[in-house]
Amino acid sequence: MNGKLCTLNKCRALFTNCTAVLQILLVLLVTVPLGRSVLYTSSVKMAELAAGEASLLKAIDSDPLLDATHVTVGAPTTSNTDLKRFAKTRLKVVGSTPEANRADHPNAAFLLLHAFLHKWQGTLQQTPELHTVFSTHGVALPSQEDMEGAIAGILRLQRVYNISTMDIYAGNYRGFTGPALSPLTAFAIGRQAFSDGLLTNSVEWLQFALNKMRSAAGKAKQEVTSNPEDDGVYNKFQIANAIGLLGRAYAYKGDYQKARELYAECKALDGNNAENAVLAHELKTRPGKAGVSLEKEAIPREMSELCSRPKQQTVSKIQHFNRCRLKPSLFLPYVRYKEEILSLEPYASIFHEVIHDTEIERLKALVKGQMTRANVEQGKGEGHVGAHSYVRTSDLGWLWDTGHPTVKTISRRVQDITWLNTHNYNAPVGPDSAEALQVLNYGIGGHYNVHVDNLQSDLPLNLQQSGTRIVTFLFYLSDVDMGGYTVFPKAGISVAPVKGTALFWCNVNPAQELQDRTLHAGCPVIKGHKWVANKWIWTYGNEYRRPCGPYPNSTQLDTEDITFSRRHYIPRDSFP
Ligand SMILES: O=C(O)CCC(=O)C(=O)O
Ligand SMILES: [Fe+2]
Repeated sequence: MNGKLCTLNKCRALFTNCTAVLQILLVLLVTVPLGRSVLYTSSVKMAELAAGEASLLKAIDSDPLLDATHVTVGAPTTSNTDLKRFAKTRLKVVGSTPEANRADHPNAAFLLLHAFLHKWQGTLQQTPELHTVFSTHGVALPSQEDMEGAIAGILRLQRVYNISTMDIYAGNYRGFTGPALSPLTAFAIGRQAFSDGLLTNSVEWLQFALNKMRSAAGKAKQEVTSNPEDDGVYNKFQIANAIGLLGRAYAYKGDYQKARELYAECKALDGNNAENAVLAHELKTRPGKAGVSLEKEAIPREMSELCSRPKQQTVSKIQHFNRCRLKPSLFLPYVRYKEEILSLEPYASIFHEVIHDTEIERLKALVKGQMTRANVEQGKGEGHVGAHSYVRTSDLGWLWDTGHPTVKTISRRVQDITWLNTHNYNAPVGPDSAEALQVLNYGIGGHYNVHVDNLQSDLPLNLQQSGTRIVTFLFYLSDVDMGGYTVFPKAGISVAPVKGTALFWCNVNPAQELQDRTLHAGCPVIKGHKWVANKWIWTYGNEYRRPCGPYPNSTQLDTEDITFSRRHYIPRDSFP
């Protein structure tokens, strides 16, 4: 035991000589073809898109008859020549970003999607066979929704981590550098920020795009930029569009003086501008009446603080219960699990080294073919702003105990660690004690908004009589280079993912009262691939395993004392 707070490193040192508890399982690789779905919600799918594009471009560039791409286009034709020219230009752009960052860096991922929706579009229309080539290479083509999701991700990163517009434009995310954006992509971000009700961000991005376009206007492309993504020269209609929309953003913010000035400026440049026509109407109807802004709320300060903490700082203030302990296994004598206690109310702790790399690879392989987008709520805001509200941006899949021995082993290990029942048979009727393992991979700026895990409604049949999710056991299946912490704003907890560890917390106290301090979130990922797996354990079958404590305000540790003294009486037949 250690009476002080144990940082991860200290804990590791403390536990170095402890009993090993991990089981190494044989890996049987199963390859499943990639399903078609929205791509921005998964970093893995984005990486596949980048790799697929690069190899296809190389094939087109190197082979005159495009044999390597299996496109039977016969002898060189005009469209073939166009295709090769396109491939050459695009390869220059692709080659300017290091391979590892091609889809990982938020700007690179966004520009990749942008290229598919704007630059590839004409080429794909001219050579429709390319669609088949992409799909035979297992690469799904992105959609407009991907673009919107990627922009929402960039804006989220900007807001949560307080990154300036200039830094994001230049590709600098708190020191993680990548490709710069172009004035037109900056305009696209400003436009979406406007329709998402992020008016302050919208004004900043539109003004930024406008300045860049203005300084480029009238110059030759080579003088303007060395950025291969940059389209170079902007005509007065594009500039007028930015001015008109900027005017509208000011009008929604309630700054009519500024909005009127921009209206006049836009009118002088392009008398028929559509944005300006809307602005004229809005100046009459006054959508953001003086002092009443339709601006979406800022990210709470504590959320930004928790998401940006140094990796080792898990709690706001060190207290007496912040210590490491070796928790005995339920099933095996002498086996101990390395636990770092973060909080008593709600009870929250980190378990170290509870899942092996080979098991992690196995879970990822098992879930690969069935990953689908996690539920996303498309909220409707007031007026026409607030069109997108991305509560959770990730892909997920479910693994049942009955589906594979590794999954069952993991489920059994959770039982061994938590001393709670984790039955899950996916039976059509009758209660279960736990859900299947939910495996998640996050995408561009991927996050999960603040929420609590307790479920009360819309339950599947097998859980309808199971009570509630009493505890959450969250495995980290990857490290995350930057961002992606799990944070509890009310409890002041911030946990950086470390591959092989798990975060455990109790959604209800031993008296079965919901703990609103379990409100938590997954911070947006800046760099790296974030993989996690949730095991949610229910009331059913655990009534005696997690009894009420001796006092009204008994903690998890009090009930563990009771359970531990009765450990021999806990039935072992929960796994047939
Ligand atoms: O990814 C995380 O850090 C949190 C995930 C989570 O809270 C959930 O899936 O319910
Ligand atoms: Fe959660």
